[in-house]
Amino acid sequence: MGRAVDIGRAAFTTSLNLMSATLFSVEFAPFNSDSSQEMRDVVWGVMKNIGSPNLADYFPVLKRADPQGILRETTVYFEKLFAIFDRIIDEKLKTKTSGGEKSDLLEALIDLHERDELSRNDIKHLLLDLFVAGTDTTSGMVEWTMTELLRNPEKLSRVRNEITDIIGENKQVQESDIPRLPYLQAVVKETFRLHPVAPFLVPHKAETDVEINGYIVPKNAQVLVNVWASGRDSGIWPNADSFLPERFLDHKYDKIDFRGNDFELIPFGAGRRICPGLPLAYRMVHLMLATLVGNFGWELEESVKPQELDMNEKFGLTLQKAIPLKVVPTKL
Ligand code: HEM
Repeated sequence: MGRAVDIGRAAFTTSLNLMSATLFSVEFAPFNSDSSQEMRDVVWGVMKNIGSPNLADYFPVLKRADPQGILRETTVYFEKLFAIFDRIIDEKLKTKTSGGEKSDLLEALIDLHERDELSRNDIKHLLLDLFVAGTDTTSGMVEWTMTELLRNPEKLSRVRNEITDIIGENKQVQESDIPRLPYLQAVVKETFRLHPVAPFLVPHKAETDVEINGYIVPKNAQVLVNVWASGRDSGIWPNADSFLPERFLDHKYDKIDFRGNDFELIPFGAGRRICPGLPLAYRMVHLMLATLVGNFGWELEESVKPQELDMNEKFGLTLQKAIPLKVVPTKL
């Protein structure tokens, strides 16, 4: 038997590289490199700290004392990321040509900086937001989907057969192919339903008193939307705890999408603050899954049975697998 691959780790490196290629036109990290793992530790550390209840939020007098050390620890993580971004910005300044078409987001941001419309600090904070929001979320989603598929081998085969039938053998799935793969899309929706990577979305605050369904949400209250619970609500979803992508091919559910219009499935939020990375995440998640399933067979390590795969969750701001999924790739 071959060597097992840590799917979450490989997906994280891919997300990191897709994001850095989009933002800076460079690939950030080779696979199996320490730099990718270091970046993952930093992103996970930030997520854990932002997601932890902070006593200082409830008792502002404690803010300076920072009793749980959350602010101190987060500052260390931020500084690590800012040092990396400083290196990348300096490199870009050396190679960038003035005027003309911009080849990536960073060049456009540097242009604004040179016109005094954005400080270097603004650029670094914007990049930090995008990296923290976009890497761990997409790779976590890929890991949960692969876990569900490995627990349900007949559904894994159905995804693979769809790719071979519609795209052809030995061909790579392209972005433009995604709408032609309805079963893969149903698998992704079903995973978002059961494992929303941001289970409480992101904390919001009520600007005024609002009444919703007879309940008053008072001004300034912190509002968390429990999409994890609505995804498992048996009043909305029959067999709510089972992984049944087929439900999204049924005429009763096939119009339900996660773009913020169908409130029973809003893993990216909805309305004005809906995730701005949704279109990119949509492409990244489907392409990574199609590549993993379309190009390799996957076997569980000896002695692990599909139904015994660990499904425990670990909660920061995002919901990750507590025990990483490790599987052995085989030739198809
Ligand atoms: C599977 C992948 C992803 C999921 C599930 C996800 C989910 C979310 C959610 C739930 C929010 C909060 C919405 C709210 O306030 O109610 C959010 C915000 C955000 N996301 Fe994503 N996201 C993903 C990928 C990405 C990617 C790839 C990017 C960057 C390119 C990104 C950038 C952002 C940013 C910048 C915000 C903050 C927006 C704001 O505060 O207005 N996300 N995301």
